Amino acid sequence: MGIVLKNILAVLPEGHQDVVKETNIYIEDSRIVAIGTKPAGFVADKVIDGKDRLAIPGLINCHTHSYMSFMRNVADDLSFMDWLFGTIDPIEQQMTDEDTYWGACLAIIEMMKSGTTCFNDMQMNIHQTTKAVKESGMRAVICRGLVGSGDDEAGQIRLKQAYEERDAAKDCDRLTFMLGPHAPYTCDDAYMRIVSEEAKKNHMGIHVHLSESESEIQQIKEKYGMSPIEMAVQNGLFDVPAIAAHCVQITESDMDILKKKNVSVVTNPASNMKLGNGFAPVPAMIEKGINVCLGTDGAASNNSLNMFHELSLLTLIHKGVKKTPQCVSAKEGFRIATINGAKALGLEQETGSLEAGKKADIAILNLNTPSLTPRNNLIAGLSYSANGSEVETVIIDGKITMENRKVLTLDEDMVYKKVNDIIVRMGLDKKEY
Ligand SMILES: CSC[C@H]1O[C@@H](n2cnc3c(O)ncnc32)[C@H](O)[C@@H]1O
Ligand SMILES: [Zn+2]
Repeated sequence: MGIVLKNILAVLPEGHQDVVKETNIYIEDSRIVAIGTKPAGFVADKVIDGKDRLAIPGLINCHTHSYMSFMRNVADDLSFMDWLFGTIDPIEQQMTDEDTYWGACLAIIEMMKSGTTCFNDMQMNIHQTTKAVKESGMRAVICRGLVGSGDDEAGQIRLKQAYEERDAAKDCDRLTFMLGPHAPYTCDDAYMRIVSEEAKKNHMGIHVHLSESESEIQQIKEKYGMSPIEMAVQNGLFDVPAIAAHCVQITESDMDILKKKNVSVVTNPASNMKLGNGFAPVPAMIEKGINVCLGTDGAASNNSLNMFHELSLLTLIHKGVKKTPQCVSAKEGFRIATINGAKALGLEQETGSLEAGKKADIAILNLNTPSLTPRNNLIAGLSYSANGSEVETVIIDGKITMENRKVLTLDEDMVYKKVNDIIVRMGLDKKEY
């Protein structure tokens, strides 16, 4: 199947910068085969007219819990530990596999409609998110969330499930897998060591929540006499490619460890603000050369999976916090939301930028929209002005998954109905319209 995006403005990499240029993008099967000149023998089955349109690499959401979409707006304005253990945990105890499948479908619809083409998920009900990813045409990294202590049986079972899920999805190359030790306050040091060894043996990366709240710092200090980052490095978590979500409450020496061990940090500004956890020191991490990428966290703590919303926060809040308007520029922010995410997920050769040879993971935005008019600086427009509703067409792995804002791969109305039914069944419907 050949698709050409004809005479389209596109965000293209030029050295370590992105530039906007008018060009043609040629797609064959799952990949971009050429940008600019038509390759010999290329046959277009579909021509997308690029007039008044902007092609961007699909955004990469590096930390979410897609199943949690069905918990949107059910646990608001609570402190972090009350939110997690007092409200979310009891709901998770009663949710079924099917609930998590519909939650993941809803998340995928929301992400696709706002230009995300790849996400990194931490979840607990295996086979459900993978099913939603396979059906929807999305790209994802799936991490079985792991909690445990020592070599307790439950922790071992969860590890086995991680492999079972990975092995059952071998037929889908849009899916890759990592291990997801939840956090230092839910995995003790012995279990962290087991997970690290397993990751090493199985050539898998690690995705972990770290240094998110002051109460986490306190708990880990009391238990181990060190910071969560020190606890993680001491137990081998960073001896494989690692992604640390949050890193809000970190010190200079924590940052040195993250840099030395090549850990990618996912910043989640909305979730960190909403749960009252603070602001990650993103400008300092960038300065140190740490690979910073962007995530939404789950819809129960954000309460949105719209990466344009997150990108806007990322490029605004640090200017305010540091009283420095140069902090996290529009161009820096856009790369954090795209190529840095691909690097973190080990997918840099495949996605994260529009380049010949890479997978065709592309969002096409309508420029004849109030937020993207006038067209004087489109990367600033993407970081500061866009809200996601400009995304008109989405191509993932060379397939059109959304056209004229209609998701072609999932039944949107069915998903909305199923998720509303879950909330009623669980008695979470507060009827506060
Ligand atoms: C074990 S699967 C994932 C686990 O993580 C919980 N969770 C969701 N968001 C956060 C967050 O910001 N910090 C810590 N834990 C979080 C989720 O409820 C699941 O239990
Ligand atoms: Zn999280």
